[in-house]
Amino acid sequence: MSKLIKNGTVVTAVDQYQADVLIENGIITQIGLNLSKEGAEIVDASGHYVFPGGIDPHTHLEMPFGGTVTADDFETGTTAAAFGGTTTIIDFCLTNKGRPLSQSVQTWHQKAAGKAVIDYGFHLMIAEINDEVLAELPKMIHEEGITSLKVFMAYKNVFQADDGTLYRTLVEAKRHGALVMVHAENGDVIEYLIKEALEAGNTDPIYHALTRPSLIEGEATGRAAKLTALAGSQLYVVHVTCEEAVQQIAEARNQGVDIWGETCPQYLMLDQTYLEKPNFEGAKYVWSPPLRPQYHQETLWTALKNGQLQTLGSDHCSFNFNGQKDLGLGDFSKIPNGGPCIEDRFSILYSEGVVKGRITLNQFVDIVSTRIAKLFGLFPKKGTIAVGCDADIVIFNPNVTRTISAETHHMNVDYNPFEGIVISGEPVTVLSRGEYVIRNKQFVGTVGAGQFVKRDTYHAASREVKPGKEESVKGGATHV
Ligand SMILES: NC(=O)NCCC(=O)O
Ligand SMILES: [Zn+2]
Ligand SMILES: [Zn+2]
Repeated sequence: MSKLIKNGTVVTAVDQYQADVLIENGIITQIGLNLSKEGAEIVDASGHYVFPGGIDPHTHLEMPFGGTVTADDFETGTTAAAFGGTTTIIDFCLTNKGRPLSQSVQTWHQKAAGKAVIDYGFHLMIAEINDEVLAELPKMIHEEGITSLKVFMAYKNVFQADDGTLYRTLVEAKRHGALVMVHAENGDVIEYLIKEALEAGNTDPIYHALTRPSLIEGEATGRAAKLTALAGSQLYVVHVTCEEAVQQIAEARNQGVDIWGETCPQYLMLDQTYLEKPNFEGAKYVWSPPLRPQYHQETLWTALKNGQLQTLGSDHCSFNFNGQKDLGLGDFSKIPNGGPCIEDRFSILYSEGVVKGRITLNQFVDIVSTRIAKLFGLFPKKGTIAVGCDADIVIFNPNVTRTISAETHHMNVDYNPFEGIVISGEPVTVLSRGEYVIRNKQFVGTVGAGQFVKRDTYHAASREVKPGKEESVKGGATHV
């Protein structure tokens, strides 16, 4: 059935205006004043914003890590995402050395298919470059629609790749039009600092932060930027936490390097002191890179405001406090790294960013949706409100305040790192390709209705959005 969203304020990355939005067969077919359509269901959006659905470029659902598996799978994770105003996620497909990439991708499809309630894509981890990987990569990128490659510069002896692998990945990405993503920390130095701390008897969660100084996040970011320049390739730095990394990205962009940066709500809102909470509660706040001293938060907000950082990912990687985080009791290095954020990413950015005057409403849409769609080959099918786009839409009430709590969240995890924080605004109704997923704050979606999205290559979709270049609408993804 067609739907007509009436009397809302449509907000995109560039516009804000009163209009009705007509949806037919899952696609936006008309936008204008006083629209009518016989037989269409009227969806009243008076007093509400009509935003494009959020796109979360960084999730880890049902992912084995740290001797356990993340608490949210594709059903609970995407349901929580939808409650929070996100209509597409891009999850990280892990790979193993010696295993064909196609098998790893198959594993990830099996985790997601029949479970996701919103659309999803995958990034592909690159653990090694050899003849088999080189032979498989073109198919992954051009046929499977997995157009972003992830290299870890940390987690030694687990995920970490060496600089040669990063460089060769950058070269291949340039050749095939993929976007390389890096976790930028110096894993070799961190391993040494952890060993030193444990030998000195320093086992509490705070030592997780103290053994991963911001200086070496900056160092790794700068190294990755320089390798990108050398390869003439393109790079997206995930979960940027600190001034040193922001400076490296800004410097590289000034020199014309095609480099982008993502931060996450936890780095904007929480600081290193959270790891000092008593009774091992600091373990709830163990992310890598770690939470930083508070002054870094202002740097990150300023970087979002002035465009040195461009996107917000959740890095949703949920572990229960009881039964998972406590694997690290007595040894901080065994605390599973990561936290739950898929549900709160969108509203935190609205409340802390727009309402507090740190970014504009248009910047909010850009950072939480549009820019991500452009960088990751989803635009213009997703990431904006325009005729011809998927009707992935959030009807958002800006006139309420609420308190974030594990008591009321929908993530499958026993704590919320933002517990007690009062925020303004709330997604009320969320549509995925024109179908209700959330209606008047109730879940009415269908488990398994989410579709895998084959994404455009970086070259096809984003050629026009490189630093210093004019932007234009290009490309678009396809569902399978
Ligand atoms: N960030 C984190 O601590 N956990 C998730 C894995 C990663 O993104 O590094
Ligand atoms: Zn990471
Ligand atoms: Zn992550």
